[in-house]
Amino acid sequence: MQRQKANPHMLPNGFYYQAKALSAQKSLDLFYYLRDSLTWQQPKTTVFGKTNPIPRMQCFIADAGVRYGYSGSTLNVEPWPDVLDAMRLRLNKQFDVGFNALLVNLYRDGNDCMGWHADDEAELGHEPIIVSISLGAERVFKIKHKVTKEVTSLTLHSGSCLVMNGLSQQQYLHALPKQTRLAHPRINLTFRTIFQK
Ligand SMILES: O=C(O)CCC(=O)C(=O)O
Ligand SMILES: [Fe+2]
Repeated sequence: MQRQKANPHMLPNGFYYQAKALSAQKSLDLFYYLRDSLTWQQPKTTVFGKTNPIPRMQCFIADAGVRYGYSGSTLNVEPWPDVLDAMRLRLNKQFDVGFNALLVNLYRDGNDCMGWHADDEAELGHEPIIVSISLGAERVFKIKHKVTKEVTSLTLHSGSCLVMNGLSQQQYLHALPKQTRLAHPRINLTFRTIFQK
């Protein structure tokens, strides 16, 4: 498998990275506020017949009436806290979209992770735009081409914004691997538009 260290300005098709979307102080303040005020859950998933809690905590925030297959029946839908609603409205203007949902992940330390996947559920539409904001510990984010298997690594900094749009979900998988020596926590916000069936 080929490996490549990414230039954040030259990412695979449909991935765009901005290191300093939020100031360091704002990112840290928001990290602690969300860590302490959101209702965190740890849903279980079944893979190859084995049921285990996912290796991270989650909170799913959405407009009234929005349902998301990904979260199944295991994740409650929480209302928007003011600070995240304000951020969503700013992003809606900036990207000319209508985000109606936000999946928040809390990685308590480097043992928490997310495996290879694409956010390609039917409810997200054909070429979804997902805006991903990182707060707290730096983590490595990996992008793998589905056909060539080429892997690109990118460090996601606190206060950064990663945009995934276009063919990013059709052509690539992405993951947040374990970094077992890392003791610090990270929160990731992924703003999404969910189309109801
Ligand atoms: O934590 C991250 O940066 C990745 C999150 C992600 O891929 C997702 O929520 O679908
Ligand atoms: Fe994802």
